[in-house]
Amino acid sequence: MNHPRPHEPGLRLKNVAIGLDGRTLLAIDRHIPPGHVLTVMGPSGSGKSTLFALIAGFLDSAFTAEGEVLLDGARIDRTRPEKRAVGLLFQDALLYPHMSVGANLLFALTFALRGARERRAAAAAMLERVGLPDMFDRDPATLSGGQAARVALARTLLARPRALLLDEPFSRLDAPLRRSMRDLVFSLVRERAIPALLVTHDREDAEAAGGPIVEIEPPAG
Ligand SMILES: Nc1ncnc2c1ncn2[C@@H]1O[C@H](COP(=O)(O)OP(=O)(O)OP(=O)(O)O)[C@@H](O)[C@H]1O
Repeated sequence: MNHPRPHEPGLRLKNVAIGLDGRTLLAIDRHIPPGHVLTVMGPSGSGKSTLFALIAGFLDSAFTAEGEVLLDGARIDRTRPEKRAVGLLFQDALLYPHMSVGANLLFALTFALRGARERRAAAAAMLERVGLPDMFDRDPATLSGGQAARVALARTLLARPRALLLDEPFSRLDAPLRRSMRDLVFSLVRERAIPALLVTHDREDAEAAGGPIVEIEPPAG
């Protein structure tokens, strides 16, 4: 008889090993439950961003990959990147400068099966949730760094990701802004029960994330 695989919520990296030039760059075997953050630390060049590329689906062909990536019990590492429902947040907000804040947000909803009015309402509600009400029509060039980071967060969450990859998302912000952005990101991760991976060089970020910390060894060589 065929038994279905038991449903396991969250993000599982099952015996994942990334190779480069015939050597293992990074190996990891972890599970992140919904609403929890796993922090990945390690020296520059240890493969942290490459791990994100593998999970999100933009791994360069110079690398090899072994193991499995499962999201809510289903394997995603062979799935087309746009179908993986993995959200990314980088240190740069990367907003399109020729569009308003609102248009940048609606862009994340382009493929959603909803009417224009509902999409606009969802974007406005998300802007409010990240503390930027009334910014829908603003030109991104007029935003502060902290505001742009919040718009980027809103855009990522509007796409309703089922896992979040946070690659140094606070490193461009000064200390007070960094703390408030961090609080906002981690509360939203809990509130929406999204499993998240955080890459940071900052011990305080790692502790604020409240989850386990994986230290990646520098590649042998
Ligand atoms: N397209 C590529 N082809 C070959 N090697 C690459 C490629 N991209 C990255 N690398 C190498 O792979 C290794 C891992 O890089 P990666 O960017 O994942 O490290 P990282 O841990 O994220 O570093 P940092 O903390 O500086 O962001 C590095 O040695 C890098 O030079």
